[in-house]
Amino acid sequence: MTEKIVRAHTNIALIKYWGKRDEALILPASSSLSLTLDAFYTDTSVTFDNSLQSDTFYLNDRLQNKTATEKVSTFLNLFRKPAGISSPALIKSTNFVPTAAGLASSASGMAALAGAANLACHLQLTQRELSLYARRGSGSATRSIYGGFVEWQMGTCAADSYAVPIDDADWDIGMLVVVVNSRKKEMSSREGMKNTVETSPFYTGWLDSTANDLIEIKKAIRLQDFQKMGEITESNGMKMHGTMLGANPPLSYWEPDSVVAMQLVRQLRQEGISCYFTMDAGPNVKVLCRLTDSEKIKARFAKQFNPEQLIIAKPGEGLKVLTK
Ligand SMILES: O=C(O)C[C@@](O)(CF)CCOP(=O)(O)OP(=O)(O)O
Repeated sequence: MTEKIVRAHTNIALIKYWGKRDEALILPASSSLSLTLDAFYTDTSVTFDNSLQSDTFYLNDRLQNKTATEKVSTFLNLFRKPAGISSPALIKSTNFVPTAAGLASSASGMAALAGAANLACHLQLTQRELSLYARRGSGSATRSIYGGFVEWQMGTCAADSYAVPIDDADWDIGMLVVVVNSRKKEMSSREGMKNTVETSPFYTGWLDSTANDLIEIKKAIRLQDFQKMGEITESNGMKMHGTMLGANPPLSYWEPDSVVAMQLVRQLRQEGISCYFTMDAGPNVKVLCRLTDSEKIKARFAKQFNPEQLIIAKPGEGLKVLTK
C-alpha cells in the first residue's frame, strides 16, 4: 500500500505571535504574519492500526517517550472524534529543521501532523479547517498550511482564528538563516510568552504597536516595498524581545553571536545592501533579504560564521501530500 506522507514547511514570523488570550484553545492575543520557507520542513505519515497496543510515535526514526506521544495522541483525538475512529495510530515524522532551535520546528511539525491526520481519517478538511486544527497543536503551525506570506488572523473565537494566504512572495524575496546554535532551547516559546503576558509591563504597549505594524506591513507587501517591509519586520521583532526583557524573571534568548549577526546586518545596510534581521524564541538570526543578494550576504557572514551555520531559504509552499 502506498504510504501517504504530508510535507509542511516552517515559517518565520515578520509580525510576531507572542502571547495567548486563551491557553487551552491557543487563541493569540494579536494577529501575526509570516513567510513560509522552502529549506525547512517536516514529513509526517499517520496510519491507524488495530494491531498496535497504543499510539506509537517515531520522530527522526527514534521511538518517542510517553510525554511526547501523549501530546501527539491528544492532537490526533481532535481528528479521531469527528471521524468516529478509536484505533491506535502509527505516527512517523521526520524533521528537516534543527529541532527546537528557535526555527519554529513546532510550526512545520504540527501542520504536517494535521495534514497527515486529515488523510488518515478521510475528513477531507479545507485548508482553512486544517489551519484551525493545526492551531490547536501550535500557534505558529496555523500559518504553515499556506506558502509565501501568510497572515494568522487572531479572530474573535476558536472558529475564526485561522490563517489566510497574503502573497506568494515571488518577487525576489529570500532569507538567510544564521544558526547560532541548534541546541534545544532552555525556555520554550509557550513558557516564554506565558511569562511575558503575565509579568511584563511592556506587554500592552506591544499589543497596540504590533496591530499597527501588521496593517503597515500588508501595505508594504501589496506595494512590493521591500525596504518598508524590512524596517517593520526588524522593528516588530525587537519590540517582541523588548517585552521579554521586562518580564519577571527577565528573559532573553540572545547569545553573543546573535548580536554579532545583527551588527553585521546593520553594517551591510550601511554599505547599501537591503537586509533586515528578525529573531524568535532562540538565538538564531534570520536575515530578510533580496534572493538575488543572498549569496553575497552569505559570503560576508561566512567571514565570521561556519558555512554550515548559514542556510539560504526561498519562499516555501503550503501543505503538500507526497506519495512514497
Ligand atoms: O512564530 C512566531 O510568530 C513567533 C515565535 O516563533 C517566537 F518568537 C512564537 C512561536 O510560538 P509557538 O511555538 O507557535 O507557541 P505555541 O502556540 O505555544 O505552540
